[in-house]
Parts: sequence; C-alpha cells; structure tokens
Amino acid sequence: MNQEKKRIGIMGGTFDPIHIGHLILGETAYEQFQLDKVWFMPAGNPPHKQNRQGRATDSERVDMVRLAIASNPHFELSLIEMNEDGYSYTYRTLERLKSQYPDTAFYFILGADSLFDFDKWREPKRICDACTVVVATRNHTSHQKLDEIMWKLTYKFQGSFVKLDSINIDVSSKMLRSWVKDGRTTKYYLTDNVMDYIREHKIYKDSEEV
Ligand SMILES: Nc1ncnc2c1ncn2[C@@H]1O[C@H](COP(=O)(O)OP(=O)(O)OP(=O)(O)O)[C@@H](O)[C@H]1O
Ligand SMILES: O=C(O)c1ccc[n+]([C@@H]2O[C@H](COP(=O)([O-])O)[C@@H](O)[C@H]2O)c1
Repeated sequence: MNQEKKRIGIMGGTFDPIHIGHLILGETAYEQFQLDKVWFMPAGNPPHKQNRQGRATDSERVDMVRLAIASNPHFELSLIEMNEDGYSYTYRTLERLKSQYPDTAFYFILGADSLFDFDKWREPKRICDACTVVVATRNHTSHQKLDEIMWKLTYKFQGSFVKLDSINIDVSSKMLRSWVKDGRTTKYYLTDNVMDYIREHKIYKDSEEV
C-alpha cells in the first residue's frame, strides 16, 4: 500500500525564554509544509552552561515551553534532548528519530543566524540525510543572501533546504532577558503565561550578561 509519510516539524532551541518568534516559526511551518505536528524540542545544556546566574534552569526552560505551546493543538513538547547528559547534537537526535519512526519525514526548522553557522555544526551531512531543513529569515537577511547560503549548503551536503515564507521577526531571547532585567515590559513578545512564570520564579532579574 502506498501510504503517505507522516510529516513532523522540529523546532529546536535553547528557549531561554521561548518567545513569539519561535511560536510563529512553528505555526508557519505547520501550515506551509502541511505538517502533522510541530515538536518543540528544548536543547540540553552542557554541564558548564547549567545553572548560570540569572538564567532559567533546564526545568524552567521546559516549563516555559510547555506553557507557551499549551493552547496550540498543532504543537507538542519533545523532551528527548533533555533526558541526555549535556549537549545533544542534532544529527544524533535526528538519526535516533529516523530509526524510531521510519515512516516519518522530519522538517528541522531554524532561523537564518543558525543557518550561517550550519557548516560548523557536528556532522552537517548526516543532518541533511535525515531531514529537510526549513529556514526562516532573521536579522533582516536579504532573500539574495539567504538563497546564496541555502544553495551553497545544498550543493556541499546534497541536502534539502527550503525557505519558510515568514516575515522578519525582530525578537530574541537575549533582548527579552535584558528587558526583564531592566523591568521593561515583554507583553506580546512572550505569552502571558510565560510572563507570569518568569515573574513568579524571578528569572533573569539578576542575569549577568549585558
Ligand atoms: N526572531 C526569530 N526569527 C527567526 N528565527 C528565530 C527567531 N528567534 C529564534 N529563532 C530561531 O529559533 C531557533 C532557536 O533559537 P533560540 O532558542 O536560541 O532563541 P534566540 O532568540 O536566538 O536566543 P538568544 O537571543 O539567547 O541567542 C534558532 O534556530 C533561531 O535561529
Ligand atoms: O548539532 C549541532 O552541532 C548544533 C549546533 C548548534 C545548534 N544546534 C541545534 O540548533 C537548534 C537551535 O540552537 P540554539 O543554540 O540557537 O538555541 C537547537 O535544536 C540546537 O540543538 C545543533
């Protein structure tokens, strides 16, 4: 029988904290690529990066993702990278998922800034063999620049890189951490429940970064 493969998007990130940029990317990918679900997958932290001053702990990052995606039936939380010790490389995660779900096509979603570093990731060719990479623009990267890097990587790794039809979303976790620290509102950049959570747990108030 010729059954269509299931299509799963993966929105991986540090999510410190999860913001509207991540949510919009997930929803846009869901719609554009007719995905069955988008899995939000918080990345594990290397031991030396855990419990940094003023940052969210691993369990707080997971709680915030759970809260932020709760109202969207297209989204699910995946903890597979949180249950490992230290950093989980994307190629390992994807290869594990491919063998666990052989009838599923995976779409790994990332922003343009991550794509410019993709070459330096561990085993990029193996990532390309395991998924389609979905790229969203960021930091006002022009279509021309994005097309160029996508074309280069496609050629180098024989991969499949596709562009997300999304607008530039000027938001980053770093910016929001500094806004919380400065007592500036983050309303509409974060979901209300995540804003409440950050306030209740006093996260980012004495973050060390500038
Ligand atoms: N505003 C955005 N537009 C497009 N892609 C984004 C945006 N924010 C995050 N991403 C992408 O989502 C993924 C996870 O991002 P991450 O959790 O590191 O958030 P971040 O805002 O980049 O964090 P930080 O500011 O701490 O570096 C990455 O691939 C990143 O490129
Ligand atoms: O596997 C790698 O070498 C690798 C290097 C950098 C980032 N990633 C993945 O890319 C996603 C976004 O990462 P970040 O650091 O921008 O939050 C997240 O799922 C990370 O695990 C993966």
